[in-house]
Amino acid sequence: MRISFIGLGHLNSAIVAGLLADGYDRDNIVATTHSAASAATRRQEFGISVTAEEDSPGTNAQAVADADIVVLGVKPFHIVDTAQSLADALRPETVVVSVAAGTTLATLTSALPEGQPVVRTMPNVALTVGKGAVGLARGATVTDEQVAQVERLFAASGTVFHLPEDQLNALAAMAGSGPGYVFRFVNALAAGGMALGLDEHVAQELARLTVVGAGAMLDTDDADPAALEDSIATEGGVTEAALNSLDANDFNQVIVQALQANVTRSQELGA
Ligand SMILES: NC(=O)C1=CN([C@@H]2O[C@H](COP(=O)(O)OP(=O)(O)OC[C@H]3O[C@@H](n4cnc5c(N)ncnc54)[C@H](OP(=O)(O)O)[C@@H]3O)[C@@H](O)[C@H]2O)C=CC1
Ligand SMILES: O=C(O)[C@@H]1CCC=N1
Repeated sequence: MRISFIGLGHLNSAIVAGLLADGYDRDNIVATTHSAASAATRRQEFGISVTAEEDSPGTNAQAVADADIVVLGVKPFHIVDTAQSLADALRPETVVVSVAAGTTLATLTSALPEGQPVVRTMPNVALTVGKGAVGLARGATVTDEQVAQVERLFAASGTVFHLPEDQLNALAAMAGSGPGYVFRFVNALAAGGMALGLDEHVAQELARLTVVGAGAMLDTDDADPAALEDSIATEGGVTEAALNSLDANDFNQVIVQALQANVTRSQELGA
């Protein structure tokens, strides 16, 4: 299965890293970037063929010509132009996969030749460490076998959820962006520790290790976050006092509002 990655930034790199860690043959992966500098960096990082549009205009079209799967990993505001620029080079059976936030199957389909198989996905960067969560919605003309091939691309390094397209923005709000919220939490925890007088390095290490440890405790199929929370919050103890403070500050509502802002932005990007 030959896979072409158009764009090799944070997200497509996470997919490539996951594939390579799973033993995927480097010779069956090619990628492109905009800049020569990025291409050189990624070539070095992954040991795959990476070419830059800046160096050789038309390299995107060359990269997709014999691909079985093309993964469009450019920013949402570039995706329609990019898809249109590839249209003449695509074989009719090549599956075009989008990872872009917001961009709908209808928009993608209309930018591509009639009948081109399309799959819209929403992965997250935890693919890099084999712990990705990926939403997948199929286009009208993609076959079951092609969907299974796309699923294998992500299943190498994550868990795939087949969802109706109208639920992908919600998945993006939770899981696509979710690692970003967790990293923000780690930074906030470290800042909190420093405010209590801890040295910066100690506070950052404590924050990082705390989230790594809690994440590992969740890393079983039957993990129960509510029970885990209870196991730490001793009645009348210090954790309970802190959680009550979060509740008093409407922590859950803060999260709901953040997810809603994320969905609203997806809708704007998709409009
Ligand atoms: N980052 C994330 O966690 C997630 C991102 N996504 C989606 O992934 C997509 C990419 O996001 P992200 O990886 O963060 O963005 P990046 O900016 O990191 O990557 C964009 C990539 O596109 C390349 N590019 C730009 N123009 C062209 C072109 N004309 N031809 C070939 N390559 C080009 C860039 O090259 P260069 O480096 O040279 O500029 C870069 O490699 C977005 O649509 C986003 O919605 C989805 C889920 C999670
Ligand atoms: O922030 C973004 O738009 C992308 C999509 C989900 C995560 N990063």
